[in-house]
Amino acid sequence: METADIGVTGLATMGRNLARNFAHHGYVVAVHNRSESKTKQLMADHSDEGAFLPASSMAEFVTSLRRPRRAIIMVQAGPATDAVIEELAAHMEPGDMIIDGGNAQFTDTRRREAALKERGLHFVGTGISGGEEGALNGPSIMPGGAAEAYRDLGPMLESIAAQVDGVPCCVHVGPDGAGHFVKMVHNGIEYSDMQLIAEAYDLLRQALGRSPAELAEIFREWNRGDLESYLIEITAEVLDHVDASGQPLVDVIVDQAEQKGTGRWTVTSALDLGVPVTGIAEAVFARALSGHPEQRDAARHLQGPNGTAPNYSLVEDVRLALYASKIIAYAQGFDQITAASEEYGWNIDRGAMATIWRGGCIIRARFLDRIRAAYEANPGLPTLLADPAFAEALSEAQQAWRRVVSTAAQIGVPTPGFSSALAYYDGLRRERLPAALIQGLRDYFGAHTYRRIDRDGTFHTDWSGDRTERPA
Ligand SMILES: NC(=O)C1=CN([C@@H]2O[C@H](COP(=O)(O)OP(=O)(O)OC[C@H]3O[C@@H](n4cnc5c(N)ncnc54)[C@H](OP(=O)(O)O)[C@@H]3O)[C@@H](O)[C@H]2O)C=CC1
Ligand SMILES: O=C(CO)[C@H](O)[C@H](O)COP(=O)(O)O
Repeated sequence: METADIGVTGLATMGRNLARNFAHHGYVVAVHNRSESKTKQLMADHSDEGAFLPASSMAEFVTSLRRPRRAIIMVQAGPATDAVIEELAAHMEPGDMIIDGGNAQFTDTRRREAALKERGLHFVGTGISGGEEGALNGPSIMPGGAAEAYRDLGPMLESIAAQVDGVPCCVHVGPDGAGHFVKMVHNGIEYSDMQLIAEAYDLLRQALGRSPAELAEIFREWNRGDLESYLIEITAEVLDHVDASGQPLVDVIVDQAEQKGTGRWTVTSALDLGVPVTGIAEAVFARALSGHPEQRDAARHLQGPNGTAPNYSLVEDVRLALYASKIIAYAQGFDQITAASEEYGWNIDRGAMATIWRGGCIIRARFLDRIRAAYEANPGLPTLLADPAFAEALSEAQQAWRRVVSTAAQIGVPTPGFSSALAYYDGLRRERLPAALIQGLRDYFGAHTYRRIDRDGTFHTDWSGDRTERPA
């Protein structure tokens, strides 16, 4: 019996809802999970929503797929994904396709695709974002893999993806690991976005003594302007929520941010590529700092201000600082995509990435339309900061941004996201950087050489001898 159009194995939060989404769009969907209880639960709760073919074993699952077979894996990244790929591949035939929709490391995806290609199987590493609600009603989908595989699979994915202005939030990102790479950077930006929001909340709460409910109203107001986005919208929801104890939920949640790894992977890859993703790095490290209660206990008594800053314009200043820092975070993320695209030969269309992030995903925002327009106007844009609209926005925000960073420092509220974004902005726009001195020091202690502004070539100064310069 080969009747299912597509199959989903791994029926936890994402897989279950993705399978339902396919079924809602008229596809016959084979469903399977390692522990059969999840398959049974899906059938008990949702079998009336469309055509599902439940399978109790991997062999039965694969057999129920029509050829060429298309099976989506939605399980934990790492060894779990390898185990499921191996089990699936054992039952598949040349020409069949395995789609990994989890948050895999792009290097794993490259390895897996190469290995499966040798067995005649297509492997499509696909980023999927949107959480539970997105998976069900329309996620943002970032498929990598061969263009040939996308020709077959693309129409199905595009039909279940979020749609913005009639355009599906799904496009072929590029070959091999490109899809998972872009999803990784998406998550890195997600970390950065959330860190900036958290800093805005923390600063306004400390400086102005506003309650979570009052701050929720501020975020709601911000969501009507340039900052309009899913994360700002849900920030208002979370801040407004009073739990059963009668306290704002945000006050009873343990203040230690956890992480599954995609933010860390983004930073590690950025280090390898030499791209300064300072906003994402600060966000990852801020989570790490929060997760060391023993150090925080030991440091709690250290001297420093814990003051307020009654200031009528601070709310607007923070809004502008948040927007400016957000531009920096996205600019850095897109720089990383550019660098990887060049390094791995992926030929990623950055405007298309901004387009598919406009809906369905966690970082969806009004702002992404501006990024799409920036790359449309200038496909070779060296940095988003150079786009005239963003340059103007940064210029308008910068005085407020500087006041926010200095106010935060004066009253003792950590704002690594705002501060590092401002430092990046100032670093890029600086006529001369002190990197010249660093080069001089490197040459002094290690004869590492330097280049000159007035002559071609590399040079070394004989620091321990007569201090003359010679070509290196
Ligand atoms: N949750 C989210 O918001 C998002 C998640 N993702 C990614 O999507 C994927 C699925 O996420 P989510 O739905 O949250 O589920 P989880 O990441 O919690 O994974 C649970 C699923 O993995 C299966 N599994 C774990 N180990 C194995 C194994 N060794 N062999 C077979 N199956 C195994 C489980 O099966 P069993 O029931 O038998 O234990 C279960 O179906 C992950 O890669 C995640 O990073 C992507 C976007 C958003
Ligand atoms: O992929 C996602 C959204 O796009 C997940 O929500 C993300 O993995 C959450 O990451 P973390 O647990 O590290 O905060």
